[in-house]
Amino acid sequence: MPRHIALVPAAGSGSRFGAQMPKQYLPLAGQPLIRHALATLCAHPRIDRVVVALAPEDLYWQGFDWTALGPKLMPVHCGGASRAASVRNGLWEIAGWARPEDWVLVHDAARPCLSAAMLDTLIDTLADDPVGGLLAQKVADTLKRADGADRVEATVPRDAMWQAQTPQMFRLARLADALDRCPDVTDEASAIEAAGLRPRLVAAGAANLKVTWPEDMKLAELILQTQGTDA
Ligand SMILES: Nc1ccn([C@@H]2O[C@H](COP(=O)(O)OP(=O)(O)OP(=O)(O)O)[C@@H](O)[C@H]2O)c(=O)n1
Ligand SMILES: C[C@](O)(CO)[C@H](O)COP(=O)(O)O
Repeated sequence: MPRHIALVPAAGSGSRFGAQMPKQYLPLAGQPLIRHALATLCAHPRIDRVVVALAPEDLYWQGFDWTALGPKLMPVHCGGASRAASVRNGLWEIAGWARPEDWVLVHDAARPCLSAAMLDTLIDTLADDPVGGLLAQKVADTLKRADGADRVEATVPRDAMWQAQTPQMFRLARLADALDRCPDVTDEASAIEAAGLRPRLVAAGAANLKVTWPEDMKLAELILQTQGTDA
């Protein structure tokens, strides 16, 4: 049976957020933002290991006590200059002890509202899939393409449009190979697509948002509160 290994790229600086420290360490609902997703991943019975790709110079991680998350957690100071480089470096670490056919679930540290139900849906849907895939959400709004002056150049048909989320789940060897051939991507699925394959889109809701801007924090906190109430 293939294992399920989570890889969490967490070496970003949060330049768009603009805080004093990388956004993954900012307090969110009483914990560092990154801890929410790590806790969900570590607690999930079908996730075997949780590898966190930290920036080589990261001094924040050691300032928190992570022991309550248990023995699955594996921080590695292997982050790179881009998200894709951090993921590729994390895959090198994993390749040292995992099997080529193991599944890797790459999940942004900046998506704190990941739930166990989302993980179950992704893993169940892709269990027999020959390619792998990702959580994603169908676009709900009318889409506009802008010109260089923020004026509408065209309205773009949205019927087949989805917004990519994470986790993105692919076999270890295939993902590593795809990223080697196509390193300049903003998500793993793009590298798999460049290899001529079609990742499966697995519908997820808006709750799995990425914290990018300061205003995303309040929404994330409300979602976490609701998830806690519903549980
Ligand atoms: N060199 C990088 C850049 C990003 N990431 C991670 O990739 C995820 C998604 O990236 P993003 O939201 O863009 O985070 P930042 O790069 O930190 O933000 P920004 O682009 O605003 O600087 C985050 O968990 C981030 O820590 C990473 O591991 N290594
Ligand atoms: C992987 C991702 O979260 C999917 O939406 C996104 O592409 C990351 O992009 P970013 O520019 O690094 O935030």
